[in-house]
Amino acid sequence: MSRVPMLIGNWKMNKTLQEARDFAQRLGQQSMHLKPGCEYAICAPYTSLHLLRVMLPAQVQLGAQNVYHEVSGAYTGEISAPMLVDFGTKFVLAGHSERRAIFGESNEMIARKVSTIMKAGMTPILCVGETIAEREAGQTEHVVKEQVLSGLANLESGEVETLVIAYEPVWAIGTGKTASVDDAGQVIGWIRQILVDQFSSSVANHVRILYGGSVKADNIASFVGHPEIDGGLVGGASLEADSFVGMAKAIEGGQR
Ligand SMILES: O=C(CO)COP(=O)(O)O
Repeated sequence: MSRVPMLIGNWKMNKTLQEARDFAQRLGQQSMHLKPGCEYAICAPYTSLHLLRVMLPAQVQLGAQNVYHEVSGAYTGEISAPMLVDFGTKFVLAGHSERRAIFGESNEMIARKVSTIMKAGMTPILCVGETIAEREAGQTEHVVKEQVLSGLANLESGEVETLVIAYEPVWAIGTGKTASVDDAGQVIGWIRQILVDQFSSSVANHVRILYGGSVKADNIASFVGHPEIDGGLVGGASLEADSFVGMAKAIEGGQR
């Protein structure tokens, strides 16, 4: 089956309201380049969600970078899934390597977030990936398998079908070093096989699996051109509207 490719920006902890407004205006001016053959989203800081909901071109959906698994209550500093739904948020990242490494999120916490996002009617983007030490020790397959299986532990197979997974090798994030297209395709192929074994081939064929790690306009087409890779989760290169549009054009122009 053919899966619709995705271009998802992750702004991380970047952009004041004015900067977010400038981005949205500039993207709006070029929105004719955001063709319907691809799904687009920006995962922004909470503080920019409302503005982006109003200002982003209609083709670009809204994403958040985190959520707490409880619905309400005494959890100072946290944001719940119903609050994100209020803003029209469609996607929420779960298990980004920065949340795992800097904020100590465990596979169990991430699994709770994934099911919370799904139950609220949004789409989780479950992020997985090995560190350089794990890769060099030959543990990539093992690490990624554990992250995928534990991240999905609370979902039914009908829910898994609609989910998005992002393979982001930690050593490729923000470093300018990408995985080779073949290496990324191989790991993503393993992830799809895990979904076949755990759920079914029909489920596995529906799940979009993205590559992330130093993706930009001049390399995204080669990733998306690989039959296993369904798009990009992009940090640095999603911060400028021109570069976001450059990636959209590259996907559109690529052979898929
Ligand atoms: O972490 C990433 C996206 O979630 C990737 O970041 P970069 O594209 O800046 O390497």
